[in-house]
Amino acid sequence: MDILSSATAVTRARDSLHSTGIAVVPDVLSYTQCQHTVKLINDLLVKDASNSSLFRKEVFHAAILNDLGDQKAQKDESTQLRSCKTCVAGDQIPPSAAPSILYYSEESPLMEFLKQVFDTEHVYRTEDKLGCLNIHVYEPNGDELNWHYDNGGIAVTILLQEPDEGGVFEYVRQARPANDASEDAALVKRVLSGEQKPEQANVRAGSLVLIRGNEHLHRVTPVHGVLPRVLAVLSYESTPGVTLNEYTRLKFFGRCS
Ligand SMILES: O=C(O)CCC(=O)C(=O)O
Ligand SMILES: [Fe+2]
Repeated sequence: MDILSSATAVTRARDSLHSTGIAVVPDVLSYTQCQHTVKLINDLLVKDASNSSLFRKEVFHAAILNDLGDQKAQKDESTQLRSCKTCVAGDQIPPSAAPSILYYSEESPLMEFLKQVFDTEHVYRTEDKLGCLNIHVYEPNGDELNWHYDNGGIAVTILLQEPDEGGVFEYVRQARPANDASEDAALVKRVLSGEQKPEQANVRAGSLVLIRGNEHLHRVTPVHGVLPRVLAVLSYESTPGVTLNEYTRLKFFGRCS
Protein backbone atom coordinates (compact mmCIF):
# COMPACT_ATOMS: atom_id res chain seq x y z
CA MET A 1 0.00 0.00 0.00
CA ASP A 2 3.03 2.28 0.57
CA ILE A 3 3.42 2.81 -3.13
CA LEU A 4 0.22 4.91 -3.10
CA SER A 5 1.97 7.58 -1.02
CA SER A 6 4.72 8.01 -3.61
CA ALA A 7 4.67 11.18 -5.72
CA THR A 8 6.14 9.27 -8.65
CA ALA A 9 3.30 6.73 -8.56
CA VAL A 10 0.75 9.56 -8.55
CA THR A 11 2.36 11.30 -11.54
CA ARG A 12 2.73 8.08 -13.48
CA ALA A 13 -0.87 7.01 -12.88
CA ARG A 14 -2.26 10.49 -13.63
CA ASP A 15 -0.35 10.70 -16.93
CA SER A 16 -1.44 7.22 -17.94
CA LEU A 17 -5.11 7.86 -17.07
CA HIS A 18 -5.00 11.11 -19.03
CA SER A 19 -3.39 9.72 -22.16
CA THR A 20 -4.95 6.23 -22.34
CA GLY A 21 -8.02 6.28 -20.04
CA ILE A 22 -6.50 3.61 -17.78
CA ALA A 23 -3.80 3.38 -15.11
CA VAL A 24 -2.40 0.14 -13.69
CA VAL A 25 -0.43 0.40 -10.43
CA PRO A 26 1.33 -2.90 -9.68
CA ASP A 27 2.03 -4.34 -6.22
CA VAL A 28 -0.49 -2.28 -4.24
CA LEU A 29 -1.31 -5.50 -2.37
CA SER A 30 1.28 -8.21 -1.76
CA TYR A 31 0.94 -11.79 -2.96
CA THR A 32 0.31 -12.86 0.66
CA GLN A 33 -2.46 -10.27 1.14
CA CYS A 34 -4.11 -11.36 -2.11
CA GLN A 35 -3.93 -15.05 -1.23
CA HIS A 36 -5.27 -14.42 2.28
CA THR A 37 -8.30 -12.65 0.78
CA VAL A 38 -8.80 -15.36 -1.85
CA LYS A 39 -8.80 -17.95 0.95
CA LEU A 40 -11.46 -15.98 2.90
CA ILE A 41 -13.60 -15.75 -0.24
CA ASN A 42 -13.09 -19.45 -1.00
CA ASP A 43 -14.31 -20.29 2.50
CA LEU A 44 -17.44 -18.21 1.84
CA LEU A 45 -18.00 -20.00 -1.48
CA VAL A 46 -17.65 -23.43 0.15
CA LYS A 47 -19.99 -22.47 2.99
CA ASP A 48 -22.41 -20.99 0.51
CA ALA A 49 -22.72 -24.14 -1.63
CA SER A 50 -25.85 -25.15 0.30
CA ASN A 51 -27.63 -21.88 1.09
CA SER A 52 -26.63 -19.77 -1.94
CA SER A 53 -26.57 -16.38 -0.25
CA LEU A 54 -23.87 -15.29 -2.69
CA PHE A 55 -25.29 -13.79 -5.86
CA ARG A 56 -24.44 -15.61 -9.07
CA LYS A 57 -26.17 -14.63 -12.26
CA GLU A 58 -25.97 -14.99 -16.04
CA VAL A 59 -27.39 -11.99 -17.90
CA PHE A 60 -27.70 -10.90 -21.51
CA HIS A 61 -27.40 -7.15 -21.91
CA ALA A 62 -26.62 -4.29 -24.26
CA ALA A 63 -23.19 -2.67 -24.33
CA ILE A 64 -24.79 0.73 -23.96
CA LEU A 65 -27.03 0.74 -20.94
CA ASN A 66 -27.93 4.42 -20.84
CA ASP A 67 -31.26 5.86 -21.98
CA LEU A 68 -29.96 6.77 -25.42
CA GLY A 69 -28.87 3.20 -26.07
CA ASP A 70 -32.00 1.57 -24.70
CA GLN A 71 -34.32 3.74 -26.79
CA LYS A 72 -33.06 2.06 -29.92
CA ALA A 73 -34.34 -1.28 -28.63
CA GLN A 74 -32.74 -3.06 -31.56
CA LYS A 75 -32.28 -6.81 -31.19
CA ASP A 76 -28.90 -7.32 -32.79
CA GLU A 77 -25.83 -8.97 -31.27
CA SER A 78 -24.82 -5.75 -29.52
CA THR A 79 -27.85 -6.09 -27.21
CA GLN A 80 -27.35 -9.79 -26.45
CA LEU A 81 -24.00 -9.80 -24.71
CA ARG A 82 -23.49 -12.49 -22.09
CA SER A 83 -22.06 -11.77 -18.64
CA CYS A 84 -21.76 -14.27 -15.79
CA LYS A 85 -19.96 -14.10 -12.43
CA THR A 86 -20.47 -14.44 -8.68
CA CYS A 87 -20.67 -11.27 -6.62
CA VAL A 88 -19.73 -11.11 -2.94
CA ALA A 89 -21.50 -8.01 -1.56
CA GLY A 90 -20.09 -5.44 0.84
CA ASP A 91 -21.80 -6.91 3.91
CA GLN A 92 -20.31 -10.37 3.19
CA ILE A 93 -16.64 -9.38 2.94
CA PRO A 94 -14.63 -9.97 6.14
CA PRO A 95 -13.25 -6.69 7.61
CA SER A 96 -9.85 -8.37 8.02
CA ALA A 97 -9.46 -8.83 4.24
CA ALA A 98 -6.76 -6.56 2.78
CA PRO A 99 -9.16 -4.86 0.29
CA SER A 100 -11.47 -3.94 3.23
CA ILE A 101 -8.57 -2.31 5.07
CA LEU A 102 -7.43 -0.47 1.96
CA TYR A 103 -10.99 0.75 1.31
CA TYR A 104 -12.20 1.63 4.83
CA SER A 105 -9.17 2.44 6.97
CA GLU A 106 -8.77 6.12 7.91
CA GLU A 107 -5.02 5.62 7.52
CA SER A 108 -5.38 4.25 4.01
CA PRO A 109 -3.60 6.40 1.41
CA LEU A 110 -6.01 5.29 -1.33
CA MET A 111 -8.54 8.13 -1.15
CA GLU A 112 -5.85 10.82 -1.42
CA PHE A 113 -4.24 8.89 -4.28
CA LEU A 114 -7.55 8.75 -6.16
CA LYS A 115 -8.22 12.47 -5.71
CA GLN A 116 -4.84 13.32 -7.16
CA VAL A 117 -4.93 10.83 -10.02
CA PHE A 118 -8.51 11.59 -11.08
CA ASP A 119 -7.76 15.26 -10.54
CA THR A 120 -10.78 15.94 -8.38
CA GLU A 121 -11.25 17.63 -5.01
CA HIS A 122 -13.91 15.23 -3.78
CA VAL A 123 -14.08 11.46 -3.77
CA TYR A 124 -16.49 9.63 -1.45
CA ARG A 125 -17.01 5.94 -0.74
CA THR A 126 -20.38 4.68 -1.94
CA GLU A 127 -22.32 4.49 1.33
CA ASP A 128 -24.30 1.42 0.40
CA LYS A 129 -23.83 -1.63 2.61
CA LEU A 130 -24.08 -3.93 -0.44
CA GLY A 131 -22.57 -1.80 -3.19
CA CYS A 132 -19.59 -0.26 -1.36
CA LEU A 133 -16.87 -2.89 -1.73
CA ASN A 134 -17.53 -6.02 -3.79
CA ILE A 135 -15.51 -9.08 -4.69
CA HIS A 136 -16.23 -10.69 -8.04
CA VAL A 137 -15.41 -14.34 -8.67
CA TYR A 138 -15.16 -15.44 -12.29
CA GLU A 139 -15.37 -19.25 -12.32
CA PRO A 140 -13.08 -20.88 -14.89
CA ASN A 141 -15.92 -22.30 -16.95
CA GLY A 142 -16.48 -19.33 -19.21
CA ASP A 143 -17.45 -16.63 -16.69
CA GLU A 144 -17.02 -13.21 -18.26
CA LEU A 145 -18.06 -9.57 -18.13
CA ASN A 146 -19.04 -8.45 -21.60
CA TRP A 147 -18.54 -5.09 -23.32
CA HIS A 148 -20.03 -2.18 -21.38
CA TYR A 149 -19.60 1.37 -20.17
CA ASP A 150 -19.88 1.98 -16.40
CA ASN A 151 -22.41 4.44 -15.01
CA GLY A 152 -19.82 6.18 -12.85
CA GLY A 153 -16.58 7.81 -13.97
CA ILE A 154 -14.26 6.49 -11.27
CA ALA A 155 -13.73 2.73 -11.57
CA VAL A 156 -11.28 1.23 -9.10
CA THR A 157 -10.42 -2.47 -8.94
CA ILE A 158 -7.69 -4.69 -7.48
CA LEU A 159 -6.98 -8.07 -9.02
CA LEU A 160 -6.59 -10.69 -6.26
CA GLN A 161 -6.07 -13.84 -8.31
CA GLU A 162 -5.10 -14.24 -11.96
CA PRO A 163 -6.80 -17.08 -13.82
CA ASP A 164 -4.77 -19.56 -15.90
CA GLU A 165 -6.50 -18.68 -19.12
CA GLY A 166 -8.58 -15.70 -20.29
CA GLY A 167 -9.96 -13.16 -17.83
CA VAL A 168 -8.11 -10.41 -19.67
CA PHE A 169 -9.22 -6.81 -19.15
CA GLU A 170 -9.75 -5.32 -22.61
CA TYR A 171 -10.65 -1.72 -23.37
CA VAL A 172 -11.08 0.63 -26.26
CA ARG A 173 -8.77 3.58 -25.99
CA GLN A 174 -10.99 5.88 -28.02
CA ALA A 175 -13.07 7.98 -25.63
CA ARG A 176 -16.83 7.77 -25.88
CA PRO A 177 -18.37 10.24 -28.33
CA ALA A 178 -20.10 12.83 -26.13
CA ASN A 179 -23.88 12.46 -26.29
CA ASP A 180 -23.91 10.86 -29.70
CA ALA A 181 -25.73 7.54 -29.42
CA SER A 182 -25.37 6.60 -33.10
CA GLU A 183 -21.59 7.05 -33.07
CA ASP A 184 -21.53 5.13 -29.81
CA ALA A 185 -23.45 2.22 -31.35
CA ALA A 186 -21.16 2.30 -34.41
CA LEU A 187 -18.09 1.97 -32.17
CA VAL A 188 -19.64 -1.01 -30.35
CA LYS A 189 -20.37 -2.67 -33.73
CA ARG A 190 -16.79 -2.16 -34.93
CA VAL A 191 -15.46 -3.73 -31.73
CA LEU A 192 -17.86 -6.69 -31.86
CA SER A 193 -17.06 -7.38 -35.53
CA GLY A 194 -13.33 -7.28 -34.81
CA GLU A 195 -12.81 -4.32 -37.12
CA GLN A 196 -11.59 -2.24 -34.16
CA LYS A 197 -9.06 -4.05 -32.01
CA PRO A 198 -9.20 -3.38 -28.26
CA GLU A 199 -6.15 -2.89 -26.05
CA GLN A 200 -5.30 -5.44 -23.38
CA ALA A 201 -4.24 -4.25 -19.92
CA ASN A 202 -1.31 -5.97 -18.24
CA VAL A 203 -2.78 -6.66 -14.80
CA ARG A 204 -1.13 -8.93 -12.21
CA ALA A 205 -2.50 -10.04 -8.84
CA GLY A 206 -2.04 -7.11 -6.45
CA SER A 207 -2.41 -4.45 -9.19
CA LEU A 208 -4.73 -1.51 -8.69
CA VAL A 209 -6.55 -0.59 -11.91
CA LEU A 210 -8.16 2.80 -12.44
CA ILE A 211 -10.29 3.60 -15.46
CA ARG A 212 -12.70 6.23 -16.59
CA GLY A 213 -15.26 3.49 -17.02
CA ASN A 214 -18.06 5.71 -18.33
CA GLU A 215 -15.86 6.92 -21.20
CA HIS A 216 -14.05 3.79 -22.31
CA LEU A 217 -15.77 0.65 -23.52
CA HIS A 218 -14.33 -2.33 -21.63
CA ARG A 219 -14.82 -6.03 -20.87
CA VAL A 220 -13.29 -9.10 -19.19
CA THR A 221 -12.73 -12.03 -21.59
CA PRO A 222 -14.11 -15.51 -20.68
CA VAL A 223 -12.15 -17.30 -17.95
CA HIS A 224 -11.00 -20.91 -18.45
CA GLY A 225 -8.53 -23.32 -16.84
CA VAL A 226 -8.42 -24.21 -13.16
CA LEU A 227 -8.13 -21.03 -11.08
CA PRO A 228 -11.02 -18.56 -10.82
CA ARG A 229 -10.35 -14.88 -11.47
CA VAL A 230 -10.94 -12.97 -8.21
CA LEU A 231 -11.19 -9.20 -8.20
CA ALA A 232 -12.16 -6.49 -5.70
CA VAL A 233 -14.32 -3.62 -6.96
CA LEU A 234 -14.05 -0.46 -4.83
CA SER A 235 -16.94 1.96 -5.40
CA TYR A 236 -16.64 5.73 -5.23
CA GLU A 237 -18.87 8.71 -5.91
CA SER A 238 -18.37 12.41 -6.54
CA THR A 239 -21.06 13.32 -3.97
CA PRO A 240 -21.36 12.17 -0.33
CA GLY A 241 -24.00 9.82 1.07
CA VAL A 242 -24.83 7.91 -2.12
CA THR A 243 -26.83 4.70 -1.55
CA LEU A 244 -28.34 2.36 -4.14
CA ASN A 245 -32.05 2.10 -4.83
CA GLU A 246 -33.95 -1.20 -4.51
CA TYR A 247 -33.93 -1.83 -8.27
CA THR A 248 -30.14 -1.58 -8.44
CA ARG A 249 -29.63 -3.70 -5.31
CA LEU A 250 -31.85 -6.44 -6.72
CA LYS A 251 -30.14 -6.30 -10.11
CA PHE A 252 -26.57 -6.54 -8.81
CA PHE A 253 -26.98 -8.43 -5.52
CA GLY A 254 -30.29 -10.30 -5.82
CA ARG A 255 -31.61 -8.78 -2.58
CA CYS A 256 -32.56 -5.43 -1.09
CA SER A 257 -31.17 -5.85 2.41
O1 LIG B 1 -13.43 -7.29 -13.62
C1 LIG B 1 -12.86 -6.28 -14.06
O2 LIG B 1 -11.64 -6.22 -14.22
C2 LIG B 1 -13.68 -5.09 -14.48
C3 LIG B 1 -14.92 -4.92 -13.70
C4 LIG B 1 -15.84 -3.93 -14.36
O3 LIG B 1 -15.64 -3.48 -15.43
C5 LIG B 1 -17.06 -3.53 -13.64
O4 LIG B 1 -17.33 -4.07 -12.54
O5 LIG B 1 -17.79 -2.66 -14.16
FE1 LIG C 1 -16.96 -1.83 -15.87
